[in-house]
This record gives sequence, structure tokens and C-alpha cells, in this order.
Amino acid sequence: MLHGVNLTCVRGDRRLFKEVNFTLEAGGLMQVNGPNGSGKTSLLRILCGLTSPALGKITWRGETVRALDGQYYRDLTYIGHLTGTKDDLTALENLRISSALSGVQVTEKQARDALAYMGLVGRELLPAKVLSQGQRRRVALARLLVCNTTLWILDEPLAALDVAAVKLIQDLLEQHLQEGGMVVMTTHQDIDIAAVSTVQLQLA
Ligand SMILES: Nc1ncnc2c1ncn2[C@@H]1O[C@H](COP(=O)(O)OP(=O)(O)OP(=O)(O)O)[C@@H](O)[C@H]1O
Repeated sequence: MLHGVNLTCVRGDRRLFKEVNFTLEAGGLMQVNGPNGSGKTSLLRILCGLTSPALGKITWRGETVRALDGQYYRDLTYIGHLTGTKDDLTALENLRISSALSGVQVTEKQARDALAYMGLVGRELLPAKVLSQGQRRRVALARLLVCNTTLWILDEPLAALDVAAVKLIQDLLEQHLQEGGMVVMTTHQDIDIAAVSTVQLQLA
């Protein structure tokens, strides 16, 4: 269970949100909503431990994230708003290296299979800089297929994706939730994802 308790976020001289509380259970989807600049990315970064909240805490499986040391990070996969793909690396290298950096060794076959699932057959050996924005996002999201983690934190995963890819990702998220995984995500698009429970978190 992921639990946010009285989370308050200050960036620069502005308080973006205060006293945000939520509980996310196995199979649960939390959609973080709000206008541009309301603090959605900031909240996701707090949940990943990349930024500290001004106040409040996060617990994972009953323990504060800080006390858990590395275990929390082994349980989560974060894919940020910027895809993070490296221009000079191929799609295959991007996937294998980003996975290795998060502690997962992925064979070439596993990486090729994941890229194929994401509709990137024939693009595996192209440097990321020649891929379209949507294809770059598909490369980044391919990590979900190989990461084997419970908690997925996704910042605008559907941005730049075409209709077919949006469907692919929605199906992937549904499957993850059906298997007891958890998803926290932002999106400016309407989505239709079946989950055991859905939390809509609205930032002002
Ligand atoms: N390090 C920082 N220092 C000062 N202000 C910051 C910092 N990081 C973010 N901000 C500001 O905090 C606000 C919230 O940013 P954030 O990216 O969390 O919003 P968001 O809800 O994700 O927006 P969007 O929908 O446009 O992606 C913005 O006004 C942003 O400029």
C-alpha cells in the first residue's frame, strides 16, 4: 500500500499544494489531475523521492519511505515527462541501459521483444535522435515491459502517442493493475482504465 500523508510542496516562493492525502492499494490507479503548473510533476517527483516535501510523509507497505532505504526504489519504476532517451544511443541501447541503471539486466532478446510490443520493429538500431517524439516515448515506455516492479509512476505517459499506442499503453496498465500492480499517473487526456480502485487526486 502506498500512503501519502499531509503532503505539502513548496517550489521557489510558492506553495503548490498542502495537506494532500491518499491511499493506493494493490490493483489501484491514482490519476493526478490539475491545470498546468498546479504541481502534478512535483508530486510525482516527491513520490519517487527525487524531491522532498516541505511537510508530510510517504509510506510504502506500512513503513516510511526514508526508513526503507533501497527497497522502495527496487519496487518502483518512474518514467518522467521528458522521455530521458539519449540521442546518440539506439532504441535498443536506450532500453537496455535505462533498465540496467534501474537495476534490471535485460537481454537483447527481451529488449527486442519489448520494442516489438511497442510497435518499433525495424527501429531498434536507429539512434533515438532520428525517432519521432511518439517513438521516443514508446522506447521509454518499453521499460514497463521489462522492469518487473509493483509501483509505476508515470508523468504524462500518453503525451505524443497516437491512438493505437494510447490503446496499447492503456491495455498494459490494465494488465498490470489486474495482476495487483499500482499506477500513479498524470495525463491531460481522457482515459478509460479498469482498476480494482481508482483515486482521482485533484490539485488546484
Ligand atoms: N525548482 C523549482 N524552483 C522554482 N519553481 C519550480 C521548481 N520546479 C517547479 N517549479 C514551479 O512549480 C510549479 C509546478 O510545476 P510542476 O511541473 O509540478 O507542474 P505541473 O502541474 O506538472 O504542470 P504541467 O501540467 O504544465 O506539466 C510551476 O510553476 C513551476 O515553474
